[in-house]
Amino acid sequence: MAELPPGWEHHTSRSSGRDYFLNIYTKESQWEVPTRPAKKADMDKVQCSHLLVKHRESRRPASWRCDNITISKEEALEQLQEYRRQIVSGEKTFEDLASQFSDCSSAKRGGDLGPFGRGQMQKPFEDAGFGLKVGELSGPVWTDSGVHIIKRTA
Ligand SMILES: Cn1nc(-c2ccccc2)cc1C(=O)N[C@H](Cc1nc2ccccc2[nH]1)C(=O)O
Repeated sequence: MAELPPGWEHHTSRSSGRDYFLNIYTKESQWEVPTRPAKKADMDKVQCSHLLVKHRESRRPASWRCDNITISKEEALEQLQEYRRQIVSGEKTFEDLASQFSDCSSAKRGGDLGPFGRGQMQKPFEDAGFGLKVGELSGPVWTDSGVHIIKRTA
């Protein structure tokens, strides 16, 4: 592989065996061979991963995990706090628990939502995400979708 422009890593997909390219700043990946230096995360955006537990009053009480979610808000919070405890103790990784238990379709990406600016996500989520330092994990954050823990990744 010819020399890549700065900021890119060359990887091979475990599932398809195809080459892909990872932007080391934003952790975004692409199939196309990069021809320009990787863009850095711009300051007016953050990148977060989250683990969402929905409940029976959620805006859409269904997900890839369960087509009819009936647990109460209190039960959702208890489940989320147990996940947070396992992450903080180091027993489990954020990505593993989000992949397995998050009620958001981003679960398939370990909870990664990609970069977003203000005005894109529900306000409590946006404020929590922008209030975190890179690498920091939020406490429980309530939105109309349910209750989340959020990890800022860039
Ligand atoms: C905002 N968003 N991004 C994705 C996503 C991102 C990357 C890859 C796949 C899905 C899914 C969603 C989304 O709204 N999912 C909803 C749940 C949800 N509600 C949210 C509110 C705020 C932030 C993330 C949230 N995710 C759903 O699946 O019912």
